[in-house]
Amino acid sequence: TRSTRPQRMLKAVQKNAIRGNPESVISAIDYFCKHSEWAMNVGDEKGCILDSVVTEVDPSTVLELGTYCGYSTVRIARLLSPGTKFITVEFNPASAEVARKIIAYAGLQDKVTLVEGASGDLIPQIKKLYGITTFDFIFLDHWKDRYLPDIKLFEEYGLLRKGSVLLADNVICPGTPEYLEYVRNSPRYESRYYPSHLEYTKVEDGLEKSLFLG
Ligand SMILES: O=C(NCCO)c1cc(-c2ccc(F)cc2)cc(O)c1O
Ligand SMILES: [Mg+2]
Repeated sequence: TRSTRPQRMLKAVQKNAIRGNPESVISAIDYFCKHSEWAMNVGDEKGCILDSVVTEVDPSTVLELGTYCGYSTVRIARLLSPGTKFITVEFNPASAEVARKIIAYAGLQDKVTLVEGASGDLIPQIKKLYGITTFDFIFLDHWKDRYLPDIKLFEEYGLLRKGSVLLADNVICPGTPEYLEYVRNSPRYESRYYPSHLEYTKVEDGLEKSLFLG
């Protein structure tokens, strides 16, 4: 049967990247998406902004919602200090399977815990299952209509601390209007918009960084 786009992306990584070299995995995926098939990775332009925020925060605990094929997982994991706890959540089992292989190809499998399931089901259990009290850095890149309900779950289950940083992808395209309205108007967050473009295109998009004030 016909392969899927994530499977074809994995093949491109195995063919063009160097095992154990995260930079080459990132480059191979970006090349595949620019020259073969567009895919919804955060991409190189927004990826550089993601890199700078992760480096600035230097988190000890990280949560990513929306692993997809593991591109941003590799971008984040390659920058983390040893001993950092990094959980990434993916709803789609086929994507999760490809992500595990791409993360492993980059040699970062020991730095990441990939959890298959719905973010809304998992968030209430994170403390119990993973012994994490609060997250220093959260990357939201999953279903756009889940950003708002999930940030409310973070608050409800005490997963944020004064200084926690949330970075949200796609706040313009496809768009997350209710989430943006919430973080920009809530007195509990200090938000800033980083203008960019939809991955591998000239379409306007950007990242919203929100600092939890406690
Ligand atoms: O749905 C998304 N992510 C959750 C599932 O993994 C997603 C979609 C798009 C996108 C798609 C179709 C289009 F026409 C424009 C944008 C882009 C992204 O960066 C995304 O993260
Ligand atoms: Mg995205």
